[in-house]
Amino acid sequence: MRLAHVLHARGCVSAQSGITRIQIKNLGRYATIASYFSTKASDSDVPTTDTDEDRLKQFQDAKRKRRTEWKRRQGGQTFLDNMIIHVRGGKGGDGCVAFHREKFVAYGPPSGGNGGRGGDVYILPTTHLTTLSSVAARVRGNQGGTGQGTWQNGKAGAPTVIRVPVGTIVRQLAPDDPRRAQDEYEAEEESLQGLSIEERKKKIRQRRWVHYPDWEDENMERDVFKEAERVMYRDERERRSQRKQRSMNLIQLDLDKPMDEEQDVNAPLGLPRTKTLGHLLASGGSPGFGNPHFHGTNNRSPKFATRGHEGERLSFSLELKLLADIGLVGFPNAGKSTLLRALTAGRAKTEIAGYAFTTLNPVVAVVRVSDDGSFVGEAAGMVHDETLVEERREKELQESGAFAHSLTRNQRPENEQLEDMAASPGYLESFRFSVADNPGLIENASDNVGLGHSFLKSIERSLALVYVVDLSSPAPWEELQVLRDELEKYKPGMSTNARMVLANKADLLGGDASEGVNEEAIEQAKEKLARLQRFVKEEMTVPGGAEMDVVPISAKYSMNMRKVVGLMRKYVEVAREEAKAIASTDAQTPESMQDIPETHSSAA
Ligand SMILES: Nc1nc2c(ncn2[C@@H]2O[C@H](COP(=O)(O)OP(=O)(O)OP(=O)(O)O)[C@@H](O)[C@H]2O)c(=O)[nH]1
Ligand SMILES: [Mg+2]
Repeated sequence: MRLAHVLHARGCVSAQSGITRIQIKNLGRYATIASYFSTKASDSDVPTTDTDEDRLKQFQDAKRKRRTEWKRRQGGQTFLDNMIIHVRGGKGGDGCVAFHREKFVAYGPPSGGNGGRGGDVYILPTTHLTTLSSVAARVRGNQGGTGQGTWQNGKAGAPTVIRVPVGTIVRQLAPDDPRRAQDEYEAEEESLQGLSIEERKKKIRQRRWVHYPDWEDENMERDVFKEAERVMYRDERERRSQRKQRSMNLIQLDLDKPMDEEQDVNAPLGLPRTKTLGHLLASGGSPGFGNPHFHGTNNRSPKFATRGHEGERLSFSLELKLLADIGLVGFPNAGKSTLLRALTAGRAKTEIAGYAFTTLNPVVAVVRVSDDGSFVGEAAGMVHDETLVEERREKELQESGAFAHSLTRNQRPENEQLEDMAASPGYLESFRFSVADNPGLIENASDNVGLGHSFLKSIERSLALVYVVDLSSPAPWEELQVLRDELEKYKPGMSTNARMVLANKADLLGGDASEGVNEEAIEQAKEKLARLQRFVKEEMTVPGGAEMDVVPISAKYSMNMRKVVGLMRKYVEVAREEAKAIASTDAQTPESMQDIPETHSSAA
């Protein structure tokens, strides 16, 4: 209402013949919001039957669709799981040339402050991120502040923290790697190319020294300056050789645990400071000296100071290992996300909705299985509905006070608690594996149609793949063929990893249960499933691949899930054994014969 009033007041919205018209230029992304509120504004003019809830749903749906559209426009660019970043430490602040001024003191002492240190750059693994898409390709530390008169030193540059998802592997690029950017010395050398020796000297001096106004030429002539320059030059050489030593030990980090990012309780008011900055990647440059640094018995009034030094410049490759034992592959809307929630008692944080490309990024969740084949979330009658519907249902329950007097697990009588524990698979858990829910894959995804197929990289290393098709669609077998071809286009041989076909939404077949048993519909459903099985047997068996199981399921109503979990467990166990066997034969092979695995794969 309020937004609509504002729009009215600005002449943006005008009610004409009961229809609210929006006349805002460049409305862009706010169009949906405006139209949502403008509908509200027209409530008094046009009686509608829509409830607030419905309108909210429409609004949220529109918001999601916009997000999908954005992702689609990126052409798969935002599923980054490996990238190169160039990092620079901040430049040190310059020193200052100043002299103290005071009443009745004719010649005050030198009083220029030193510069501030350049800011360091750190890398911090955090659980808040799941892709590398928010990591900038070039990161530059903050520059240190310049020194000021009356001995005021410059402020140190604040540290810069690069946040990456947990599971990122960081490797510094070796000096001979062509993907590496120039370091600070190479960059300087390049800028001096083609100059005569005199010009080079002049340029280097300009870069290293600050002079008192109009004193540059005079300084050059003085012995004290020449001596100071010699000392500085020696220091610089020392620093360079130390840098070279350091570049022999390349930085390698496996960030597989999140680091605490607690707030420092003693941080000054309004200044949130984190205790952990992470791992140091590039240190900032050292600061320049103010003119008091050069004060001595033979130089009572130094009229020069030094500039701050460049920070370290290093390049790193970042690789995100999103390892899942099982990867789900299917068309949009096949029910992959619903299946993942059904397998994990709704713990997997993945969205479900009845339109294509609801899932935008791969989501990994863990399935916990007990010895008798039961798993977390197996409770009979569990329904996994669309996210919005579930949210609404929960809200209604909350508002009705259904949870108001319910006891917590610890408040319940002891015998009930025991039952609870027995029912909870954590108690009997004997095996666990991870499953990745992926965005929908469609025909020509390799040409960046839909969300592209670059997200497949994250499950490239998964032990087994499982196709999910919609059995209620007219020809689920055609979907299968497309899926297999797309996998092959992405990486030849990848489809041999597929182990099973899940024919989802089986509940939609066999006729309406409320109208009694419909023999004909049941026969049709059986025939459809048999045809799918025949197709898989005849067409989908690929050389080198195992024969695939076909299992009819209903993810929404958690039907036939135990069989699915049992089969998945079998695939994972076999694949883990194979991986172990390969690892042990590798260990026995002489080192020189070993094929060193290429961990960095270039972007598809
Ligand atoms: N009747 C029925 N509907 C289902 C079943 N599984 C999923 N659905 C519905 O199918 C729609 C799509 O489900 P999702 O789980 O979002 O499908 P998805 O494969 O993850 O889709 P994308 O994320 O777009 O690739 C939703 O409306 C679900 O409620 C099922 O077993 N039976
Ligand atoms: Mg999904």
